[in-house]
Amino acid sequence: MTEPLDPLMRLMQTLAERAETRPSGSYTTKLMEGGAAKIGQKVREEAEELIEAALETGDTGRAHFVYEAADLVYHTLVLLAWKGVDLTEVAAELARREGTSGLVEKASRKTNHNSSEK
Ligand SMILES: N=c1c2ncn([C@@H]3O[C@H](COP(=O)(O)OP(=O)(O)OP(=O)(O)O)[C@@H](O)[C@H]3O)c2ncn1[C@@H]1O[C@H](COP(=O)(O)O)[C@@H](O)[C@H]1O
Repeated sequence: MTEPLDPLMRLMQTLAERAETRPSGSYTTKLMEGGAAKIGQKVREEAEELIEAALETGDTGRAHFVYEAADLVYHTLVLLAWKGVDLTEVAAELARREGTSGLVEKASRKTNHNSSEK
């Protein structure tokens, strides 16, 4: 049975292989050769394009938004692969946070910060 997240896991596998073997004729290799600065710059650009697309309306706007989201996800995964971090590690971090409101977590950060200052 195929799962909706399978393409994401397959892409992560491909990107981890690219990081390992750096084949020529690969856009991912080109990005990785520029290191965190180059990949990070693309992540920033793609995030901006996604935000712009979010302001568009209608079916075309929605399709463009999905297209830009895929670009951002791809470039973010390239950065993970370059760092040698697997998507499962990110999923584990999200699982750890599951059920804790961001507001509660933020408040606990302040408490921890204050107690570490004493
Ligand atoms: N999912 C993607 C993917 N999404 C976006 N892109 C590329 O990301 C680039 C981003 O778009 P831009 O408009 O910013 O492109 P650009 O201006 O040419 O980019 P720069 O020259 O500025 O870096 C385009 O070249 C897209 O083709 C991707 N390139 C690759 N993949 C996947 O990664 C796999 C491995 O790709 P290669 O490593 O290139 O073989 C592919 O089989 C795909 O599954």
